[in-house]
Amino acid sequence: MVKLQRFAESNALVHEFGKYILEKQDSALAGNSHAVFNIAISGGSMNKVLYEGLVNDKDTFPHIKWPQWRIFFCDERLVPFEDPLSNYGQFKKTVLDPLVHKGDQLNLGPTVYTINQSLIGGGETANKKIAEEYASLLPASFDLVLLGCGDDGHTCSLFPGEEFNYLVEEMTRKVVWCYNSPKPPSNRITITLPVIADAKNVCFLARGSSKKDIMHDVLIIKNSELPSVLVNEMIGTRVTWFLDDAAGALIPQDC
Ligand SMILES: O=C(O)[C@H](O)[C@@H](O)[C@H](O)[C@H](O)COP(=O)(O)O
Repeated sequence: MVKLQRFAESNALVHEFGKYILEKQDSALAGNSHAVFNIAISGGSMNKVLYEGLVNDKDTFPHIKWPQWRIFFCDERLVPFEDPLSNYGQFKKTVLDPLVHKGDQLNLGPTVYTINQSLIGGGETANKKIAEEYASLLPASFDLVLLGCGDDGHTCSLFPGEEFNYLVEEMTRKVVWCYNSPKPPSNRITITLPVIADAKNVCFLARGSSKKDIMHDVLIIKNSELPSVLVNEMIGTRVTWFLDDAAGALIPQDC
């Protein structure tokens, strides 16, 4: 059974989301100054919430041990980092740069693992190599995986529908090339379900009324053709959903 965290107020959601991440950092680093916190993050609206909940939040910010963070991307679009579609590019702009330059000194930031940009545009062989190389960088397991959920029920770049079965059915490789994403750009890489299943904690973030129908399908109907539902089914007790009232409008309060 997944855990639901629901919020009427956006600031409260962002603050509690930051606190949740901090709690997972603290358990990963507990009592060991050499330990690292391995976290995988998603793209889209997640970056803004990470900035607000971790960098711009005066309660959480002082407790985040950034130099001990190892940040990976749940999925990445195969475009140069300066392209507005790049997940790393957006993360750098929205979270990393403001973090490093916050206050009157340069702060030490996290270690961030990107795809090999030099291979972008190299066709099928290069795209497969990007996925393979990225897989070789991943930790044995993540302390925390932060996921979004698309209006169609996708998570990472694991999309629902027969033509994308090769993505959700991958049980051996940790990262695969997605060559036909219905959401631009069509070429991406994504972590696979076994990587998510191995994570110590998984947290979804869904905000806004455009998510209300899919939240109903995922959390009430539990349509197992949806990749987000597959995550809930695989490791429900380790999964927390953060929802605002707009996204959770069709979910009964006692759920
Ligand atoms: O790179 C991507 O496309 C994302 O990682 C993707 O899986 C995202 O998390 C969902 O599409 C939800 O995005 P929003 O939160 O912006 O709706």
